Amino acid sequence: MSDILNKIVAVKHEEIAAAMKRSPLEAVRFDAESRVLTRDFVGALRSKIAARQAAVIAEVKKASPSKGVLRADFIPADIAQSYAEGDGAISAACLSVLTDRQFFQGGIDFLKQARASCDLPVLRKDFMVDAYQIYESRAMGADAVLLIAACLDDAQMKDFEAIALGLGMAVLVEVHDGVELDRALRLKTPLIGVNNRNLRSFEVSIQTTLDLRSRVPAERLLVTESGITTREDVARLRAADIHAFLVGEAFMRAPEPGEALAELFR
Ligand SMILES: O=P(O)(O)OC[C@@H](O)[C@@H](O)c1c[nH]c2ccccc12
Repeated sequence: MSDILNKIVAVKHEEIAAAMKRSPLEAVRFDAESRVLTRDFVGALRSKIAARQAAVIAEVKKASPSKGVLRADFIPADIAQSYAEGDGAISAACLSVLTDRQFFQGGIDFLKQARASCDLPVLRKDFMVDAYQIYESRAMGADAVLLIAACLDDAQMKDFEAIALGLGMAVLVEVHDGVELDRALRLKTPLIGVNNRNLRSFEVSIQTTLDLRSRVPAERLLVTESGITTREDVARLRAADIHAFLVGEAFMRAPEPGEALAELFR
C-alpha cells in the first residue's frame, strides 16, 4: 500500500474507534436495517445507457489531497440539485458524495443534504476499512458504497459486499490495475470502477481505463473514474464503448456544475 493510502487507512481506524464509542455497532446496525427505501443506483446508470445517454456519477467534493480546495462556494444541496437538473436534457444519473473529513473536507452531513435535495441515488465516497462503515453508510442514507481494492484483502471485499447488498445498497468496486481487476471480478457486483488516478503518484491517465477495457466482461458495467475533463476525453472513452463516468473536479470548478455536466456529455 502507498504512503498516502496507509495514512488514510490509519486515520480511518481512529475515526471508526471514536464513532463506535458514540454509536456502538449494534445501534448503527439497527439504524441501517430500519431504513427500507434505497434508490436504485445500478438501475439509474443502466437506464441512462438504455436511453443512449452517458451514465454520469456526479461528485460532490470540496477538496482533494492532491489539489486542495476545488470550490470555495460549497453548498452540497445546491450542487446536487444542479446535477439532477443538468441543462434539462442531459443530467446526472447518480451522485457521489465525499464523506471523508480529514483529506477531502467532506462530511456525513454533506451526503444527507445532497440526498435530501434531489431524488438521485447517492454513493458514499470514503475509504471503507471496517464493516462498521458499511452499516454506517446505510444509516446515513447512502444507496451505494465504494470498495477500493487497494485498501482491502479478498475476504474484506467479499464480507463488505455481502453486508452492503444485504442492506439493499449497490457496490462500486474500484481498481487501478489488472491484478486488482481480477480480484474485483470475483465479487457479485456489476459495478467495476477503474480509477484513472494512481493513488500512489496521483498521476492521471485515461489510458488506464482503455487498457483494462477488454478484460471487463460484457455483463459488468465499467465506470471510468477520475481525470475526465474534456470532450476529447469523453470521445475517446465512448469510442471504446465506455458509457459510465465518475467526474468530480471538472464540475466542482464550474459555476453551475450541472451545466458543466451537460456541456461535457453533450
Ligand atoms: O475529480 P476527478 O478527477 O473527476 O475524480 C473523481 C473521482 O473519481 C475521485 O474523486 C476518486 C476516485 N476514487 C476515489 C477514492 C477516494 C477518493 C476520491 C476518489
